[in-house]
Amino acid sequence: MASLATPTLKNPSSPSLSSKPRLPSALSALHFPPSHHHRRRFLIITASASSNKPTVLVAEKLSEAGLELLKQFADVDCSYNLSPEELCTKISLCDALIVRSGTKVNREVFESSGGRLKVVGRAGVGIDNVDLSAATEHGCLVVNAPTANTVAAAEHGIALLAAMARNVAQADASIKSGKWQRNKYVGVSLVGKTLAVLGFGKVGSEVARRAKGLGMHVIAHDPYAPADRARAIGVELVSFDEAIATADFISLHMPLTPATNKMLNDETFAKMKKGVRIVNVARGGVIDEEALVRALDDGIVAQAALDVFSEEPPKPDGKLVQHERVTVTPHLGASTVEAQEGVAIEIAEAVVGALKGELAATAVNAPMVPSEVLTELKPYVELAEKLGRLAVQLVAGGSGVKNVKVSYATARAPDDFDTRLLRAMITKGIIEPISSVFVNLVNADFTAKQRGLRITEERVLLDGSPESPLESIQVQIANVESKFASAMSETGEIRVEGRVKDGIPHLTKVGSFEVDVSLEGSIILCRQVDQPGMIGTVGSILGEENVNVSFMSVGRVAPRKHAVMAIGVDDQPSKESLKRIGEVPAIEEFVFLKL
Ligand SMILES: NC(=O)C1=CN([C@@H]2O[C@H](COP(=O)(O)OP(=O)(O)OC[C@H]3O[C@@H](n4cnc5c(N)ncnc54)[C@H](O)[C@@H]3O)[C@@H](O)[C@H]2O)C=CC1
Ligand SMILES: O=C(O)C(=O)COP(=O)(O)O
Repeated sequence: MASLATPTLKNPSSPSLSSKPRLPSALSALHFPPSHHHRRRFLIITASASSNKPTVLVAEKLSEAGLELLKQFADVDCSYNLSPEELCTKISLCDALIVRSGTKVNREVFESSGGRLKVVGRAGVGIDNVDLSAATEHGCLVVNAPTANTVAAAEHGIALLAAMARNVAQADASIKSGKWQRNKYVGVSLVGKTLAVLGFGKVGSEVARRAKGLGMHVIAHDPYAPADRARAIGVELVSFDEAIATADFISLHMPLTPATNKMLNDETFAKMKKGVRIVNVARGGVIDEEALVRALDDGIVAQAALDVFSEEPPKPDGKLVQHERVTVTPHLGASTVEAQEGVAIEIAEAVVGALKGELAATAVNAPMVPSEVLTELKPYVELAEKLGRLAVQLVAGGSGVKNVKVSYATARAPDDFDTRLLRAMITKGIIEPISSVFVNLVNADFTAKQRGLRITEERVLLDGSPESPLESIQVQIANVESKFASAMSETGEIRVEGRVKDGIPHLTKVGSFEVDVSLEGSIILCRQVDQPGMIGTVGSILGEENVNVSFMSVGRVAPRKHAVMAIGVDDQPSKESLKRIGEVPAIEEFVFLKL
């Protein structure tokens, strides 16, 4: 047995929007987002769609094009400038929430939603205003619109760079106050100067490209940026210290994270070239603003141009905003007609997709699974959930489930076999029948951890052609007793095993008994003394009650010894008929399991 390697995803592809794969209705929503490097897909399972239209709360200004898209599918409530209390009150009536940077989607919002909120759409890039941990814990998908405002933000960065260097804002204000100060506003040239781009992602690289066009020497620092991307634009990647020590201009383009918070501070300002000029269109929090005021006053920083602030709006009389050598704009980086239309459409498609269970936009808090992997895994995803559901129903008592072992028999190499989806579905199958928690791909691991449910996985490496991703899945629950003793394996765990046959999940093993029943409808498992007539006896009890038997199979240890009969039924038999089955003399034990 090979141990399970951390799955890696292969061959991300460009999904055609016309062929959006969907999961079976019980599982509902599928989402396949593009990333900025390549399009990938991921899946999230939401509750089955209700007959009513979902409600989408749009809490900040969104372009008409996006609203139109949303209105075709949902009831749209555009309520701008809500107070935090009003947002918390409204959210319990909403299935999705769309925000920009001005709304704090904190834990309280998720808690107030009462489980109804399924998607938060961020109509832009930065998701530092959304509490991702809280979203994940509540099984709420967060999507953003990562590409449509890139150029707008880069153009604003360049606009601020040039405006700062030539004192445009200050000179404008001066003329408007009746002055004509040509000597006061002598600027500095950009050509030949060194620009350090900190954060060489989408916006940073577009800024670098444009700055090179202005004749600047561009260097960049980004611990995660691929060197070939920098090389392709003719930008040298350097260390943080080298970047800040050599730059005449610094432009910030990293996300606000605990690692980038106050990255520019007294210590780092002290390492900069005297007279450096700083542009920030990323997030205010990456600069220690009080330290920046000190650096300006000490002459380390000659000028700064800021579009973003640690607190927005900043205090109007604050030292930084009022500083003569500081140019400010009110978070306008993404505010062009074109970018706003782009993000509105991008986020509307993502949110509608998420609510519908189709291809959607970028997931921020869910693993992404490439489309071809998803399509291939679809029947196994269903199998995984049903095995989890069966296994937990076999536990006497149910809630003491702590240790689950999953074995995947596959001929696929570990890097060609992603189990996150299957694990999430097994978790869903195990947890949902014994609790009121809603489990999906977003919160499966978190929910399992929170409940003390330990799921270990192993891969049983098979010889042969790896054409199908999986031969079988086995789910074992250890350290519990079973209400159906025959479900116990020789080693004392509850054990069920299944495989996919002709695209349909089948139960193929219970304890040490081989069975074969398709996992549709519900199942009755009976252990009996193997003798003729048993199928007929049980079948006629069910028939009398008009319960349709879809499948029957008998797995025995040896002829005329014990056998386990698995009966698939379309409808739930009455208590009376289950009692009659139990009273058939040859039946030693039986259990009814809902799928
Ligand atoms: N002012 C505005 O209206 C707008 C602001 N933004 C902000 O611009 C920033 C960049 O956005 P994108 O380029 O779209 O994101 P991105 O994700 O494409 O790029 C961010 C880059 O920062 C890098 N990075 C992460 N930690 C770093 C660190 N410690 N030091 C240096 N680099 C680091 C990442 O590796 C990545 O390459 C974000 O903060 C975003 O919120 C984006 C659009 C509009
Ligand atoms: O996309 C981003 O990260 C932005 O900062 C844009 O913010 P906005 O949508 O204009 O509030």
